[in-house]
Amino acid sequence: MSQASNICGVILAGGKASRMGGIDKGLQCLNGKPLWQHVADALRYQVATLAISANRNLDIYQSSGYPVYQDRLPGFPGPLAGMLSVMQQSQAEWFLFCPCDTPFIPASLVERFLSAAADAPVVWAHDGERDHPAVALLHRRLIAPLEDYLAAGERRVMVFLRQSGGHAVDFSDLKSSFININTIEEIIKHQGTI
Ligand SMILES: Nc1nc2c(ncn2[C@@H]2O[C@H](COP(=O)(O)OP(=O)(O)OP(=O)(O)O)[C@@H](O)[C@H]2O)c(=O)[nH]1
Repeated sequence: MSQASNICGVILAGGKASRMGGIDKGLQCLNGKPLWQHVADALRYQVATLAISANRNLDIYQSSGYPVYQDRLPGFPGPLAGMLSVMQQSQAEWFLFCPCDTPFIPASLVERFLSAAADAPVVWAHDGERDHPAVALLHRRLIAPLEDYLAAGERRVMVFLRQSGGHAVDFSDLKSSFININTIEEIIKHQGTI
């Protein structure tokens, strides 16, 4: 496995956010800072470059100065299609994906992924109870298999990661770092926690 200098960190902010009433989840503020920015601040020292995957409010995301990649498939084609669009348009060797709704992501994410990955083309986080397939490190050699998978009409992230020969990395000691914020109630609940 290569070092962090070959890794592009990607914040996935291109979803429908139906559980948040369809507003742009990444732009909702927790403690005065947009959710996507919490993730950017957690990742920026762990990777060589950062990018944002978004389908709406592109001008707002672009004003951050980070490259913004829109999904190539129409509508909201799902996280895997967002991942593929970035991988097709960037020259990075590795891609560290992270949802915009995980503001507590740990500072040790990349270091632990790298030390656990060995020769696997993909690793993802497991919090001791459940997998987090959108918190994953993928090598660019998965571009072609991912194109085939999506072209076959498949969308499930976990199925693709498993069939690609990857494995989960245990973060059970940092379980609360992988909390998702999916509703307005969850934003209110977590105000003041960071
Ligand atoms: N680029 C891209 N990202 C997506 C897409 N769908 C979901 N995501 C991202 O993937 C992560 C997990 O998404 P979910 O929370 O399951 O879906 P969501 O659409 O954001 O929210 P719900 O509609 O409430 O399920 C989030 O960071 C989303 O922004 C998509 O079609 N394209």
